[in-house]
Amino acid sequence: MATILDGKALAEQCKQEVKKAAETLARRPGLAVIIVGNNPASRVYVNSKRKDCEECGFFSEEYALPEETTQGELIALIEQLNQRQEIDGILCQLPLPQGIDEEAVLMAISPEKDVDGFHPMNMGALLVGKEGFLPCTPYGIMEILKAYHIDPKGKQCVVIGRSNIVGKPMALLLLQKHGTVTICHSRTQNLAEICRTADILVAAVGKVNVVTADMVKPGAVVIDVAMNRNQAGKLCGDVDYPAVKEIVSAITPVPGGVGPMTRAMLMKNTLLAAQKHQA
Ligand SMILES: Nc1nc2c(c(=O)[nH]1)N[C@@H](CN(C=O)c1ccc(C(=O)N[C@@H](CCC(=O)O)C(=O)O)cc1)CN2
Repeated sequence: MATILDGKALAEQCKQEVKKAAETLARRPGLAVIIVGNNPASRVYVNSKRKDCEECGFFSEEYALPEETTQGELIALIEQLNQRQEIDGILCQLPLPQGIDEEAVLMAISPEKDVDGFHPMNMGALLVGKEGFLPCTPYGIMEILKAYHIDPKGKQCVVIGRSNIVGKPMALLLLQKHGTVTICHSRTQNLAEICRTADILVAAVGKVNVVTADMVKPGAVVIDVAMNRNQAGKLCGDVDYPAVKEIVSAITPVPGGVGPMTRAMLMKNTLLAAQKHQA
């Protein structure tokens, strides 16, 4: 029977550890969260970030900006937050409304406060194996693997998805742990065949049932990053979970797998930022 990789329980444990460490600091870690527009999912995620900050004993500030906010106004706010001593981390909830250049906005966040790990400085640090903030989703996945003693070393790892915030950093982190990594994407021609080679398969596409049981090697570890709604409106990932869980050794559920760990790693990164700023 497959082990269900319980990201929810692990996230609670991580947050408790973060809270304890935060209590030893002279000043509470501070996180500023910016949301632009009216995306309902983003609103839910931002609310949950505020709750996580409360749980961890952090100070948090929320900036809810209207849909019409210009890129200049948003960057001006970030520049102010970059200067503030009591703000250790700055996060701009994605996606941003059309017309705002996401890259320019992420570049405006000081790399020392980039607790999302999306700034090119932090991405570059990951590429060359230097210290920096890791993007929260791939970071959370690596923590899940570690907690369940799943070692990527020497394993065939397949990542489906090549986004800057999940697929690419995920591949680099698995490589750092000595996995043999293949990245697949929308133009990959023999996806099923490549997936079947995977000892560790990470699906980060954003499409229901992209990974079916015939694409998975028996005994593989399957990590489902996506958050989709099926036809019945139920939250689900990329993986045909009921069928796939019957043949794998371990699998993350959706909900309750990678999502909660993404949140917990944001708290961990904010703690890390505060520790550095107060050193
Ligand atoms: N600036 C950022 N924007 C976005 C990120 C990010 O890491 N930084 N990631 C996603 C959204 N996201 C965090 O922001 C996020 C999404 C979902 C979850 C989560 O815990 N999901 C639950 C289910 C929630 C539900 O019921 O709707 C789960 O999987 O159990 C956490 C974080 C895009 N934007």
